[in-house]
Amino acid sequence: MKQNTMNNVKSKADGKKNSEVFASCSFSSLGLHPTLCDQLKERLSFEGPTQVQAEAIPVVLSGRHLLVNAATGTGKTVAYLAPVIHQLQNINPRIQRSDGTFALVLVPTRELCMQVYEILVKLLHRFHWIVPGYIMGGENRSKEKARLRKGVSILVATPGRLLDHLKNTSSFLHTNLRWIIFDEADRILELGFGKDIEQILNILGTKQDKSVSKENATSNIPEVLKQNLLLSATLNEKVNHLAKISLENPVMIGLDEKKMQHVNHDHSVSVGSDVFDRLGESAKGMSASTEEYNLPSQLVQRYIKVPCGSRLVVLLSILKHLFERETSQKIVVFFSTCDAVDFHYSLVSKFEWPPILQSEAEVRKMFLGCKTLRLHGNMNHEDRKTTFQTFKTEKSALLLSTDVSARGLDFPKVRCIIQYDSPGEATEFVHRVGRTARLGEKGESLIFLQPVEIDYLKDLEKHGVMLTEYPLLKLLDSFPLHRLKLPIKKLLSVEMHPWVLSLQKALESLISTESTLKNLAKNAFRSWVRAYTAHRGELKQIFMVKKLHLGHVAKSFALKEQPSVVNKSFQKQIKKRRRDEKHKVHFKKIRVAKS
Ligand SMILES: Nc1ncnc2c1ncn2[C@@H]1O[C@H](COP(=O)(O)OP(=O)(O)OP(=O)(O)O)[C@@H](O)[C@H]1O
Repeated sequence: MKQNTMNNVKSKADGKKNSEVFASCSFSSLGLHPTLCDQLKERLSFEGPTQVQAEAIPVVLSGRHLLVNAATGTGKTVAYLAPVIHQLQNINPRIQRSDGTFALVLVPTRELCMQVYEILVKLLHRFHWIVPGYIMGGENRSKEKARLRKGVSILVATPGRLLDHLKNTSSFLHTNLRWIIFDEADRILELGFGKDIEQILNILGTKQDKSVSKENATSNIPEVLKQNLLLSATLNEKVNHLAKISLENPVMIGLDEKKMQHVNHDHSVSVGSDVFDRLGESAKGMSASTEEYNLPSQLVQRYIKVPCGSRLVVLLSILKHLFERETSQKIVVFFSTCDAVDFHYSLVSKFEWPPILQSEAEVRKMFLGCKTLRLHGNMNHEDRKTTFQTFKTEKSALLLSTDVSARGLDFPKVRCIIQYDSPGEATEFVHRVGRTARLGEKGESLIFLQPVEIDYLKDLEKHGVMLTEYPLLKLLDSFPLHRLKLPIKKLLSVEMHPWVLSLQKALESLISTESTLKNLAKNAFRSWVRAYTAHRGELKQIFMVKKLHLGHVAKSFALKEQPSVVNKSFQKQIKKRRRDEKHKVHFKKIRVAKS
């Protein structure tokens, strides 16, 4: 019957968006309880399942371990929450708080933890005996302990805090645990939680650990084998390792023919025990920087070639243009460091236009008349929470963020993603742009590249990501130049464009008069340079520190001069590197001469 349901999962013919994202079946045809189907509709406004949900739900209901590799924004959260809730509400007599935790959802970040918890609360509205809960870094430990003592049926957790409670909270009952779900598994591992996860699995018992549940299960709970689920938008060797240690003969979903070229099975069909070896081979090939990513086809992807010194002016101009074109919209701009987020946030919140009033009729307004928010890992926990909630609910806002927002976060109706600082690894590029064009919605993405960084496009092409160029000069020409003296000659360069010149001048004059802003700019400059030097592997050949003109970098923080302290130490580093390189060549020559 379940196989039939899966076979019936066909694309809807009505429109590209629907046929690519949604399945043609209903939630109830997948075997979910009618009350749960009602909740999906009433609380979340989900009319029917997405493709991933239609494939995953029957598998989870069947009790099999599962590995899902699907594009960003395809509905993975409900794909695991709904069937787990279905199974829990089905236990007769009803489970109680005192039975402890049955399902554990592991997520990489606090924001994702809250996001999953919120969906959980909505879905459990009519199942009051199933208790949702979360534990995560930054929260009050004693309050968490108290909640765990009372009992949490489905617990969403970040790995570090979970491990802490597993070791130190003796009243945390997890002997009835059946499901361990790794959401955004790739990110959990990238953030360095690999060791924590291994310890967690050691404490909780991996795979089919019957003995633990038999011994300890409360009398009314029928014994069920453990079932683990792993969801990841990208695959690599680390994810494969986690799959190997946590999953037993899993069903795989979303591994297309290209990715599974060594695995000659149907994608949603279970595979044999050597699947990990084959997946491993496949993952190895992919991690050699050739994995092709699945990006939403409706996503408009462009790059903008900007000389370093004009970056800030161009960023502000684009934002102004976008918010004037469509007053109600949400945009996320990604930066490489927390300091850069702080600086740009303060700048945008202070910068007025026009900078000097020339007639009494003129009024000064904020340059960007939009609500602006910031999010990064150095902010305090409460502020992070508030930003996250606000950006979620606002109809129109600008979010300036580090990669803390790049993974898994579901901000509805984000129209545009701007990668002002390059993401480095192509995987990160995909996750950042994945915050828009979710579930068939419209979306555009724009990445800033300096002329010397343009080879990054080739790196993206290797992953099947093709970008077209943004018409920058056309945009600059569209700004009113009546207050500016136009050169008569045709405008050829971005740097010499009168709009760019006048905006740069206004920004520099603001920074030079506001000491707080100036300090923020200097800090941002320093950490930006440090982050630039941190590019790894092949990317070092593209993002070359040697090619940076520090005076132009300073200009991109509206600083008239490059901060001297940094310059000295940085120059020292460069000199040292050059010296080392010279020595290497010298010794090589000596060796060659000797041989
Ligand atoms: N069946 C559905 N019908 C309508 N909307 C849905 C459905 N399932 C999920 N959504 C919505 O789609 C968006 C993406 O869902 P979700 O965050 O679960 O995706 P994801 O695959 O986990 O994304 P990411 O990989 O970025 O974490 C959310 O706004 C969610 O509310």
